[in-house]
Amino acid sequence: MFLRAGLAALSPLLRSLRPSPVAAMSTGNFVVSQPLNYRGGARVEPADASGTEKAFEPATGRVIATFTCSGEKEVNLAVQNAKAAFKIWSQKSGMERCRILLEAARIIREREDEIATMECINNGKSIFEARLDIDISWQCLEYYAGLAASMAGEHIQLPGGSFGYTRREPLGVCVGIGAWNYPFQIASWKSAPALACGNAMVFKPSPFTPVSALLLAEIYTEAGVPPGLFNVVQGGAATGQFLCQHPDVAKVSFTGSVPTGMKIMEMSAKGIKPVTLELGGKSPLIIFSDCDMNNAVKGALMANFLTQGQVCCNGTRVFVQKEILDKFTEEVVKQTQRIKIGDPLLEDTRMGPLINRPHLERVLGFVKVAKEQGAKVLCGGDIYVPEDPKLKDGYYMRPCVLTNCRDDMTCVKEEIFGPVMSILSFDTEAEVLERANDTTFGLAAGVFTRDIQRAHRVVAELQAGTCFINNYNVSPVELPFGGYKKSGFGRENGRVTIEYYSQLKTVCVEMGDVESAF
Ligand SMILES: NC(=O)c1ccc[n+]([C@@H]2O[C@H](COP(=O)([O-])OP(=O)(O)OC[C@H]3O[C@@H](n4cnc5c(N)ncnc54)[C@H](O)[C@@H]3O)[C@@H](O)[C@H]2O)c1
Repeated sequence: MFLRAGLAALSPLLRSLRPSPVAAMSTGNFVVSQPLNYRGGARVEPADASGTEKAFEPATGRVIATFTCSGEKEVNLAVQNAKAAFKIWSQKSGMERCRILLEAARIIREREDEIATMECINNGKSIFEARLDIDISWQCLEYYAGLAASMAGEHIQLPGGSFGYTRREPLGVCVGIGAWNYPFQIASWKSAPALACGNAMVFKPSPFTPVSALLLAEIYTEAGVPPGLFNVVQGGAATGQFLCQHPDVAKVSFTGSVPTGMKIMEMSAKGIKPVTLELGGKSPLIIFSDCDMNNAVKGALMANFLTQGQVCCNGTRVFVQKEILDKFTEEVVKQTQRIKIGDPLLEDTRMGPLINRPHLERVLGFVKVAKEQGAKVLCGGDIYVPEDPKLKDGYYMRPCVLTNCRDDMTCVKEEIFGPVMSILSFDTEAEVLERANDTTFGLAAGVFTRDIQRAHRVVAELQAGTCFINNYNVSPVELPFGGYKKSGFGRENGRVTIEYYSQLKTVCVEMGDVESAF
C-alpha cells in the first residue's frame, strides 16, 4: 500500500511513521503511480506526449515507472507557468528568497532518508553515497540562500555629482537538463543558484532517473515558492529540444555528454541563449613516488569507484611514478577487491548496480577491448551476480583495475563511465604533465605528493577546471565546479555561479544639465 501510494501522498505518511519512515521502501517492491510531471505547484499528467519511457530499478532490473514524455504543448505550459511565477519571485528581495530557500534546505534535511532511498532505488548507487549526495544538495540550497541575501550592485561616482550604479538582475525562465548519475543533486545544483538570483526553472531529468526531481519540486512548493517557479517535464532528446528551442527560455544549463552538449549549444545559439555545459571527462590522477601511499590509494579508489564509476570527474587515468608502481598497484587491487557489491539499500554496500543493461554491456565491452589491445585485468571487469535471488536481474559488475596500459588504448582515451581504472606508469614530472594534458577533455585532475612546491607547480600546468591536491572527488558547494576544453564551460557551485544565472544592468544618472552636441 505504502509503495503504490505515490511519492506525494507518501510524504505526510512517511512523516507519521517516524522514527523509521523509509523502512517499508525496500529493494524490489517500489512502484511509481503518481504523475511525474510537475507544473503550477502540483503533479500533473502531461498535456500531450512525445512517446513513452520506462524507468528501472537497476538493483533488480524491474520497471518502476512507465511514463509519458512531454510534448511541445506540455513544455510550453511548463514555460508559461514559470513565466508567471517569475513575475512574482523576481520582485522579492534577496532576504525573502533566502528565507524560502533555507526552509527548502531544512525540509530536504528532514526528509533525507526518504530522498536518498528513492535515489538509491532509481539510480542504483549505495544508500551510503546517496545520503552524501542529499547532504551536498541541501548544503547547496543553504549556500545560495546566503548569497541571495547578500547580492548587490555597485555604486560608481561620476564627475559633477552624477553617478552610476549596477543592478544584478535575473535572466527569466531558465532550463535545467540533467544526467542520470546524480539526479537529485544535479537538480539542486542548477535550481538553487537559479532561484537565488530570482529566476524560474523548468527542469528535465534524464529519462533513466525521472523520480527524485519531483521530490525537490514538492519541497520547493512546501517551502513557499510561488506555484510554477520550479517545474519538471519528462522525456529524452525530443522534450529537451522543445525546451532549448522555446523562445521564452532565457538560459539552458546542461549536464551530460559532449555530443549532446554540442547539440544544446547549437540550438541555444539560434536564440542567443547563454548556456552552461557540464560535460564528460577522462581525468588524470598523478601519483608521485613521494606521496603518502595510504592516502594515494584511498584517493585512487575515490577517483574511480563512487557511483559505480559513473562520475563525470573521475580520475580514470591513474599515472603512477615507476618507483612505487608495484606497491601502489598491489594495494589498489587489494582494496578494490574488498569493495562490497550488492543491494544498494543495505548499509554496508559500497557498490550497487550500473544504471541499465545497455550501459553495463558497454562498460564490459570497454574491458574486452582493453584486453584485446594488451591491457592486463588485475581484478574485476566481469559481471557480478549477487546471492540474493531478487537481485539476479540487476546490472552488477566487479570493479576493475587495468594495468599494462598505454596512452593510445581505447580504455585510456575514452570516457568509460563505469568502474574501470587504468594504471599507467611514468618517470618524470614533465613527461606526466604532457601525457595528462593530451586529451580533448578537461574536467578534473588530481595530484598526490608531499612536495608542496611540486603540487602547486603541477596543478598550475594541468588543463582542467577542477584540480585536487592530495584528495579526489570531494565537492564542497563553496568551490566552483566545471570544465576546460571539451568538458564544457560555465560553472556550478561557488560564488561565481551567480554570474551564470544573472545579468548586469548599468544605470547612468545625470545630476546636472544635458550637454548636447547639437
Ligand atoms: N560535468 C558534469 O558536471 C557532469 C555531471 C554528470 C554527468 N556528466 C556527463 O554526463 C554523461 C552521462 O550522462 P547521460 O548519459 O545522461 O548524458 P546524455 O548527454 O545522453 O543526456 C543528458 C541529458 O540530455 C538529454 N538529451 C539527450 N539528447 C538531447 C537533445 N538532443 N536535446 C536536449 N536534451 C537532450 C537527455 O535526455 C538527458 O536528460 C557523461 O558523459 C558524464 O561525464 C557530466
